[in-house]
Amino acid sequence: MSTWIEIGGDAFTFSAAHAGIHGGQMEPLHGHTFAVTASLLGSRDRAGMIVDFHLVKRGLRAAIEPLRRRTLMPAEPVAGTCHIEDGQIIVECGDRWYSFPQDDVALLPIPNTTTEALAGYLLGRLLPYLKDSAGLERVELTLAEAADTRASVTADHGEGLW
Ligand SMILES: Nc1nc2c(c(=O)[nH]1)N=C([C@H](O)[C@H](O)COP(=O)(O)OP(=O)(O)OP(=O)(O)O)CN2
Repeated sequence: MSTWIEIGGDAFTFSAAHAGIHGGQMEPLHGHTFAVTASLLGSRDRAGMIVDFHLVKRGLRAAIEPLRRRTLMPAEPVAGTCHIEDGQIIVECGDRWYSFPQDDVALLPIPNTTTEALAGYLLGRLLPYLKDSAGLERVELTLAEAADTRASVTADHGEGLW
């Protein structure tokens, strides 16, 4: 028998700005209210739990907090450049460039702020919280960018990710 638990959704949203890079061109800066959901598959322990909801909530909150009300930018963009100069983050790509106060930006170790790449980044931040969860077999993180667009990434126990 498999058991899933799901944590997140409307209670785990954050607003952030981004400008994706598509075909070598950066799109106009715009914002989303992203929603994050984690689904965990595994076997129940003697107390009837896969993983305590509280632990998953703590991991999700820690993952999303640095992104809340920030502009999300790739540290090493797939096209163009990103560098820090006099406390500003300067991003240029295609026919656009932006300069942001450094504190307003979450500079991320992903090549592009697609929903898929952001979901993978958030899953990587969540997994360390789950490393002592013995019965856990699979973790899936879904990031919704809008009502009609979302991306999911999974990590399996055999991959040694937690
Ligand atoms: N596979 C992906 N494709 C696209 C992504 C993405 O993250 N992964 N992102 C974008 C854009 O950044 C944009 O934020 C989303 O585009 P879209 O869903 O088309 O939203 P719009 O509001 O621009 O369009 P509507 O058709 O009005 O909904 C593009 N592709």
